[in-house]
Amino acid sequence: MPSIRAPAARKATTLSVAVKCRPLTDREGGRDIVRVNNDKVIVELIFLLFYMKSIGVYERSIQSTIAGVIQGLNATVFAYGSTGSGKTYTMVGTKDDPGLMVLSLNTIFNRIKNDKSSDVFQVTCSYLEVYNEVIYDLLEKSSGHLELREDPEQGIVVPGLRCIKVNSADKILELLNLGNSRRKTESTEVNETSSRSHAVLEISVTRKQRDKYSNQVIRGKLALVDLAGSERACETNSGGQKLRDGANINRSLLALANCINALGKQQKKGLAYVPYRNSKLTRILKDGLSGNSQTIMIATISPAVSQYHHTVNTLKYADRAKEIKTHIQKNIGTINTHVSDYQRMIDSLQIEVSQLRKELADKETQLIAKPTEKASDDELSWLDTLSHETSENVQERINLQKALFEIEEMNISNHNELQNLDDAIAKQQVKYHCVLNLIKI
Ligand SMILES: Nc1ncnc2c1ncn2[C@@H]1O[C@H](COP(=O)(O)OP(=O)(O)OP(=O)(O)O)[C@@H](O)[C@H]1O
Repeated sequence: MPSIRAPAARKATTLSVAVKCRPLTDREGGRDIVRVNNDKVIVELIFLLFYMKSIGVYERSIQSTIAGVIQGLNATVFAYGSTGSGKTYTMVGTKDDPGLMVLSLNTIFNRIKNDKSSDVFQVTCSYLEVYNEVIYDLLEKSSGHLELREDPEQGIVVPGLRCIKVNSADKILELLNLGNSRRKTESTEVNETSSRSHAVLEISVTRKQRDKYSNQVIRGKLALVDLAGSERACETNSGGQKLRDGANINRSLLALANCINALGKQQKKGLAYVPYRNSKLTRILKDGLSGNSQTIMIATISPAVSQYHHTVNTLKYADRAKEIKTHIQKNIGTINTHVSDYQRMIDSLQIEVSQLRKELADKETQLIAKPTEKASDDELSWLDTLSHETSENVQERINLQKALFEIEEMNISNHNELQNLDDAIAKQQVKYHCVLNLIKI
């Protein structure tokens, strides 16, 4: 398994938010309360925000970010909105109107296909759902409960989650459809096929240089998240298990909303505690909300009068979310080279060395075998002169060294002699003073 560590250089970026308004459904009828005016959303003229037409959401907000995934960047795209506002439609879509998951996968595989480098790509995919605070593997027929673990290098990981190697967008779409058929959905008063779980499709793209001695690996991750819808019990007209599901969905969405609030405050007022640990959903989205990820939130809204409060609420969160900052950095690392790889490298280097030795020996034999040739003669006489000059040089250095030693010895003996003379003068001076004193007396 390659160990991928992101390098130090990080770039701060803000969470991008796009608003997608679905058309009125037959069931809703009535008045359409959302207007779009110069890229601003106007809900009955009281709330302003920016807007993306559904057809342009992908091209304008997502495509360029997805392209970064094959360059080693992480990206997260999640749809946020009330039940029936069009999250699943936006993320999964239909055959005629493909959703963001499908469009993103096509972009990734097209980019890989058109890549001009000789790098080797590997794409893997996993698909999980969080239902009632329990994680299930949607690519496993009968998945057990899975746990979340925080890895210092890889961030949040789900041990035991299937990660399938894929080599075409079609293969992932097949897996996506399989996973969606296993997803928990229910018919509620608001939505006939309401998702009861949060689903996370994760695509991982690893690219490795083809060079045999290089072990550099780049890995980008794309997380596509389809959240379950927030709802009011009175609206969904549900009871029993449905009511419990709804309560759990609301709890995790509330945890998400609290994280968005805290992160928004953090940007404006400095440090604030972000309660990621309050739900599995927020733990999974932690990197997307504040870590190493370019994140895009698609706020889905309904234009129906009956959904007025939900629409305003979603737009308020979208407005706060656009303040959130993340820090992106390329995931470049090295493969932990296996001992056998080193052995192979050593073997090939040894072959290279013995070939070079052989070539050198051949050259030497040629030189000895053709002493009369002028070029060789010149070369040999030049070598002779060089070696003569070198030995003369060495001899001169030895002589100089000897002379230096002799001078140093002479210096020491001179110094000693000087010391003795000083002592003698001092003694004579004492004697002289004594004699002088005696004469005076
Ligand atoms: N852009 C659109 N064009 C046409 N129909 C749409 C569009 N968006 C959503 N719908 C329709 O609206 C209904 C609700 O959409 P969807 O199931 O995607 O909502 P949701 O937000 O995922 O709901 P929940 O949270 O309950 O799962 C569906 O019948 C869907 O086909």
